[in-house]
Amino acid sequence: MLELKQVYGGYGKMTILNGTSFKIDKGTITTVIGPNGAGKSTVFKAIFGLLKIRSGNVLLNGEDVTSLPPAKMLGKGVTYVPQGRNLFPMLSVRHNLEIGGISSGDQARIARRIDEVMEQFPILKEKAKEQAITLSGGQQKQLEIARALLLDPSLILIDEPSIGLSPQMINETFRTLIRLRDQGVTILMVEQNAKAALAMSDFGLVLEQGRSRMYDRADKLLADPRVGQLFLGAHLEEA
Ligand SMILES: Nc1ncnc2c1ncn2[C@@H]1O[C@H](COP(=O)(O)OP(=O)(O)OP(=O)(O)O)[C@@H](O)[C@H]1O
Repeated sequence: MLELKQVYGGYGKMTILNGTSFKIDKGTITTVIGPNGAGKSTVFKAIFGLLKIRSGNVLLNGEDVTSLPPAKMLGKGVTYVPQGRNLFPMLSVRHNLEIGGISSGDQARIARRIDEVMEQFPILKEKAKEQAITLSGGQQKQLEIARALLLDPSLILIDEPSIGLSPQMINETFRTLIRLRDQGVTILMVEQNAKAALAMSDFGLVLEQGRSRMYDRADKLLADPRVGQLFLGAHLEEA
C-alpha cells in the first residue's frame, strides 16, 4: 500500500533520512522502532508532506505522492496523528471532532461521520459536550484517533500513541488500533514502547540513522536477539 524508495531528507543542512526504503501492506499494523533520533518521526513528516523530500519517492497504492502537501494527502486517504497532545483543550469534544472535518467540502457527511465515530468511542459520546481538557490522557488520545477517522482514512500514521498513558490506557489505545486494522485500515505506528507495540503488530521495521535496517513479521523481530540488543541501546552493527 505504501512504499518508500530511497528517501532522503532532513532539516536545513542536516540529513536525517539517508535512503529510507520500505513497503507496508494493506490492512496491517506495522510498528517502527529504533533508537532516539533515528528519524522515526521524520519519516512520518516526510510521508505526510510536512518535510520536503530531497530525493527518492513515496508511493501510495502505486501512485507517486512524493512531497504532496498534507491537505492533498488527506484527500488520498492518509491521516497523521502526531506525538503529544494535539487537541484544542478548551473546546468541547464534539467541537474538536468538527475541526477534524473542516477540510472536507461535505459538512453533512462530516456530521454523519461524527455520529458514526462516536458510536465507536462511547466515552466520547458520553463526554461530547465536555471540554477536551477534562478528558484523561488516554481519552484524549482516543479523541485524536477518532478525529483522524472522520475523513475515512485508509492509512493512519500514528506517532507514539502510548506516550504518557497508564498501562490500562495503552492497552485500550492498542485495542482501538487493532479494531481499526480489523476494519481494513492500515496502520503505521512509531512506538518507544517497542515490546508491547510489536506484540500487537503484524510487522515491525527497525530504523537506524535514517535507514531501514530490519523488516519482518513482528513476532520474529520480537524473538530476534539483535532487536533485544537494540532495545538496550546498542547499534545493530555492534549487536
Ligand atoms: N524540526 C526540526 N528541526 C531540526 N532538527 C530536527 C527537527 N525535528 C527533529 N530534528 C532532529 O532530527 C533527528 C531525528 O528526529 P526524529 O524526531 O525523527 O527522531 P525519532 O527517531 O522520532 O526520535 P525519538 O525516538 O527521540 O522521538 C534528531 O536529531 C532531531 O534532533
